[in-house]
Amino acid sequence: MFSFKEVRYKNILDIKNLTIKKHKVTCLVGQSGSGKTTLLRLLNKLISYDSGEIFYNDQPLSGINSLELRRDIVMLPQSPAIFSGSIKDNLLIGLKFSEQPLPSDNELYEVLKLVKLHKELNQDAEKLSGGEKQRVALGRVILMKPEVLLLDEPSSALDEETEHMIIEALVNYTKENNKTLIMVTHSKKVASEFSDEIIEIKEGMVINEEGV
Ligand SMILES: Nc1ncnc2c1ncn2[C@@H]1O[C@H](COP(=O)(O)OP(=O)(O)OP(=O)(O)O)[C@@H](O)[C@H]1O
Repeated sequence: MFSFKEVRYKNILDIKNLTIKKHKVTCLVGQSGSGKTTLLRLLNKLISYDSGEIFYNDQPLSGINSLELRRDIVMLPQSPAIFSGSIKDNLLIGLKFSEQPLPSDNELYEVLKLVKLHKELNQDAEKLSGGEKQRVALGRVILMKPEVLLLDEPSSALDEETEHMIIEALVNYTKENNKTLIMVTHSKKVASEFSDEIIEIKEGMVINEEGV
């Protein structure tokens, strides 16, 4: 699905050769500052590499329109934005510019169930806790039905038990819907439990690639 050829970004990443497979769960692991988030940001063109090429389904990323690409490849950042308004408003905001039909309230409640948030749609989103806000943002991304979901340490504001439940739900969602999940995590335990592939990054270089 993605293949990297001699990709360099500033003095932060230097990736000679890397493949990320379609319909798999891939975890990016490595120490803080090693370049994991930067790698995710390259994949949906939030930033552009200085040299080399990344191919997405055999097409060079440099030739794909960023907005079109981001209909396919959606990223949930470490600290996603929550806007003033209800949980429902916040769930639907990602679909605003898409041509997809708006989901019914029942579908929205299904998504809330998936992200383990047991709240009413009309509740004020700004009054939620940090972890609950993160789950709303995750629901927003799932509703966009991306081919590729990029998650940057989705669990940072969550306790361990909730983290486990959510990652498990996301992995199941990915498998059942034939999607691709690429997830940054600090936790080797999370990586070995949930991923099909683990990519380890150190000082901007891939030092290990393994199937689990
Ligand atoms: N826009 C930027 N300009 C300059 N340096 C940057 C930029 N973005 C990130 N960096 C630096 O690049 C390195 C890699 O950052 P990155 O956020 O990719 O690491 P990470 O592996 O995701 O870390 P963490 O696990 O702490 O989130 C860090 O040293 C960071 O300070």
